[in-house]
Amino acid sequence: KRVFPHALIIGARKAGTSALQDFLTLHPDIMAPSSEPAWFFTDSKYTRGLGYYRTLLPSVKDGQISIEKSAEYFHSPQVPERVRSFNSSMKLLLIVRDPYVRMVSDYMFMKRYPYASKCIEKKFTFEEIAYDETTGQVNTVYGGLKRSIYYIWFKEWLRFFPRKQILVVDGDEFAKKNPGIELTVVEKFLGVQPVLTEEQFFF
Ligand SMILES: Nc1ncnc2c1ncn2[C@@H]1O[C@H](COP(=O)(O)OS(=O)(=O)O)[C@@H](OP(=O)(O)O)[C@H]1O
Repeated sequence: KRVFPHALIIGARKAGTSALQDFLTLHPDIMAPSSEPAWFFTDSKYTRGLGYYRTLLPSVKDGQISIEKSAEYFHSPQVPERVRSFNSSMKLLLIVRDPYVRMVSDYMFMKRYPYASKCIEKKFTFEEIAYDETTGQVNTVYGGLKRSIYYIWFKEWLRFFPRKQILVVDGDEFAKKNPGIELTVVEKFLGVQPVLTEEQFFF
């Protein structure tokens, strides 16, 4: 049967959300949508209702939970309140990464993204967008940079969820070390059996 998610990977975009989901779905009790992220709580799909949301989610067997990853959720101001009104007990996973490295990844993604032909990244180099050459300061209105200022978005989530309901994963450590170290913490947070332990990975 299709069930609503027990937890959401809310972002941050380009911080390793896909890797986190891919590793978590190695767990026999964790299911996630197999293709594109559902993105349900953003504006484009929200008005289609919960019945539609359910169709985006995977089928689970007894004892399994489902998770959903939409890396845009973290940076979308309308999403925290929507998630809380849907399920105030929702567990939230946030992976973050060195903000500068994340921003470069975000820039490169947009530069190559075929469906945003008019985006600023297509026209300008990273340096031209990221720095204001008259002042020599960083360009804080650039969306790619704002998405790396994690506290802007995190404080919005904290208006709607207690801190203990949000697990923050250090994406740099996650990429550098045996993934089992962080995954064991995530399993505990999700309340599933410890399966993805350090011994399960060749590292
Ligand atoms: N552990 C691990 N394994 C694999 N990849 C990792 C990992 N940690 C971070 N990354 C880097 O994360 C970048 C993609 O992030 P996301 O999956 O969040 O992207 S997306 O927002 O869903 O499009 C992408 O970054 P760039 O290669 O710099 O673009 C991945 O390389």
